[in-house]
Amino acid sequence: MASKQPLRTLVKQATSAQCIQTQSKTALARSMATVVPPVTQNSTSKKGPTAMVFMNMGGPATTDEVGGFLSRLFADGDLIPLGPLQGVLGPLISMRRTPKIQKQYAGIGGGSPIRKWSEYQAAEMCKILDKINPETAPHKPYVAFRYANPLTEEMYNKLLEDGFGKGRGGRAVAFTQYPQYSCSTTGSSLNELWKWRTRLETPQRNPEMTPEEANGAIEWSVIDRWPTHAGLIDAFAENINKALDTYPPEIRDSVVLLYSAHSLPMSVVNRGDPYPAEVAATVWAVQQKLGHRNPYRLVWQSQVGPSAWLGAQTADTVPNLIKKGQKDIVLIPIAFTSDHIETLFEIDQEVIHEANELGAEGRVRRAESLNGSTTFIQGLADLAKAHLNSGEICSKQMGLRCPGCKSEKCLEQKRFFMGEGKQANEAVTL
Ligand SMILES: C=CC1=C(C)c2cc3[nH]c(cc4nc(cc5[nH]c(cc1n2)c(C)c5CCC(=O)O)C(CCC(=O)O)=C4C)c(C)c3C=C
Ligand code: FES
Ligand SMILES: [Fe+2]
Repeated sequence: MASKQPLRTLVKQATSAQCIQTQSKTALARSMATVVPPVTQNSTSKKGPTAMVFMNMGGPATTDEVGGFLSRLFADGDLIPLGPLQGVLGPLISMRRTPKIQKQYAGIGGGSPIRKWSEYQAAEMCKILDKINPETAPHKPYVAFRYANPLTEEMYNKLLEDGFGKGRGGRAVAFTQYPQYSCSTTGSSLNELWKWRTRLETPQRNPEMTPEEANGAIEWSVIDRWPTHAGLIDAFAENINKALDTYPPEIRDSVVLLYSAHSLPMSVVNRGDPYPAEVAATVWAVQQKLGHRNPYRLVWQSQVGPSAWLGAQTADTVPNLIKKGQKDIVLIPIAFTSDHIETLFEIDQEVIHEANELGAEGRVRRAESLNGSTTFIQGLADLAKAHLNSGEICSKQMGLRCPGCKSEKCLEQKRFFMGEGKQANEAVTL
């Protein structure tokens, strides 16, 4: 397990009289694991620099990167558990799947736009944060992908090169770009982050590191979910309204809104994964923002392989509605914050193409992804500001494992991110 020394230092500092004056007492009472300024800077009032690390799955930027992307994806037991045969089956499945998926990426312009959008969103958010939260400025943007470049290891080494950690302390926020938490997505990214933290910053694992360096390790906190954050909901509502405005006013309120999220295998749902409930929370909040003017459903897309997945499937729902006479439909990708293969290929080229062939002739449309939405990026900055000033290391939900979880990795990762707060907080059940 990772060294707890830095977190112990934090708790001591957080409970010192000086700290209590500058931080909310409620936040302290809520969690003893309160984050305070980086070790090297606690004698001044300024708490920056702060690294803002956007975590996501990533996507292949070119068709040549598809093989590597899929091999990492199928090697990830948190996403696709293949048991003791993972090391053999993973490479086999990814090799067999590569040509098909390469064709899909070729069909959307040769690569995934996730990196472009993630880097843009992170940089723009940091510019806003520098203005609205000068106490923790400068905010430095980083991107850490789980299956594509820049990988978590690359990001971590960059952090160290840029002056964080290695005896110098410094604060970093792991900001998941999946608004809704799944152990297969955000959970997997946090497991990876914890792995590299342990390899690069823990003296027991890293013989080159002195105890001083370890004591000045990076202080991490996590924004682990934000399914109903106002900025997210406003941005979705804005893009849905833009799509609805393209329909004639007399039919606008009867257009069906189909919120579409990446599905999960039923084995993950039945383990107690929080994602389906959190996706539904986003949908409900957006519907409320829109005033429930339109009928809607939440449907699920992109299932892979022969096992049972959560439905109804997007690809079945659209033809079924059209056959029932409902041709005016807006599809809304609700669990991802930028375009990717599943919007640009699966929805635009497969689902909408089939709808047109079934006679819907341009009446099935898609709301734009959040991409460069200024409402969304302002929302990210507001959310980050609230987190930076809250003193929280992570949400309360991080302290509760899935009822069916048997993963030691989850346990260790949660212990690390909950830190000392775990012992001070009775609601935590690891
Ligand atoms: C919230 C988003 C996502 C969840 C939840 C999710 C779960 C999940 N995914 C797989 C398997 C695959 N996913 C693949 C691609 C892919 N997945 C997401 C998002 C979520 N996945 C995105 C955005 C992408 C595409 C990235 C891009 O480049 O645009 C793939 C690879 C493509 C393919 O082979 O079809 C697989 C495989 C599982 C098993 C799972 C839940 C356990
Ligand atoms: S699978 Fe959800 S906490 Fe481990
Ligand atoms: Fe996926």
